[in-house]
Amino acid sequence: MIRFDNVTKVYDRKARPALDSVSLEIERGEFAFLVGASGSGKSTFLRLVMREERATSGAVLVAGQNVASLPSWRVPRLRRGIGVVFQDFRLLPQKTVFANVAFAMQVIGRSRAIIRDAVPEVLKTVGLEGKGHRMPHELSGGEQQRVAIARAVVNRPGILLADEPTGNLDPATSQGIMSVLDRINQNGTTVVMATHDTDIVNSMRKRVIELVDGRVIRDEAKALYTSMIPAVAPTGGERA
Ligand SMILES: Nc1ncnc2c1ncn2[C@@H]1O[C@H](COP(=O)(O)OP(=O)(O)OP(=O)(O)O)[C@@H](O)[C@H]1O
Repeated sequence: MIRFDNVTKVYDRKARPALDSVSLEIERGEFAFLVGASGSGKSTFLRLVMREERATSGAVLVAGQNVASLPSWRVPRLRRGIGVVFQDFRLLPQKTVFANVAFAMQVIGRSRAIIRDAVPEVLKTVGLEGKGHRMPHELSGGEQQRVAIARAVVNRPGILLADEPTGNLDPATSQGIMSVLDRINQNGTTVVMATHDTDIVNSMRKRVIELVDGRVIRDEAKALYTSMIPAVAPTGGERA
């Protein structure tokens, strides 16, 4: 579903690459965490998948297409297959919950009848049944994030990218958001989530891809935030 072949991203030629020779594959239907310190390259990884940035070298394949070489007129079609959720929700403050979610369908030309059916259904999936008439400021942070998730998945994308979706939420609310993401994943959507949240990662036991300075230093199934496998002491070479 998502494949990185030797991907390097350089923003600034004087600095180290934001991503450095990353190769990995995330299968359809998987749930993967991207973990690592601030600046390790997590957001860059997500931005390359949705073609918000282009790789400097290497290939980024999404559903079999190399998105790095996709002409710009094809980017909207790529994005239609990818839902995105951010730490800061990014709702339209003057629109109701219903209208925020409906907007994602209007922009791709869905009919009113389809929108009328799909929005309440997706609000139910994220646990916001009956709250379509509320304004964003009348919701808690956790509820606002649920609206953002509903908006991201209402067009049934194959992939959901989440960049620190629990970063502004308390631990109990964060767990609620994780059950929503888990449910969406169980319905077949591939989920890739960047996070610093140790407790969340430890409670989910999903695949963990760990980045340090733009390099993948660990890629482990059903893993914890911190690896249980003892690190091998460097025996010389570049770190000596
Ligand atoms: N638009 C940009 N221009 C220049 N450098 C950038 C840009 N975006 C990111 N970088 C640099 O690339 C590196 C990786 O950043 P990135 O945002 O991918 O990290 P991150 O792991 O998502 O961090 P955080 O957890 O703080 O969001 C950092 O050194 C950052 O300063």
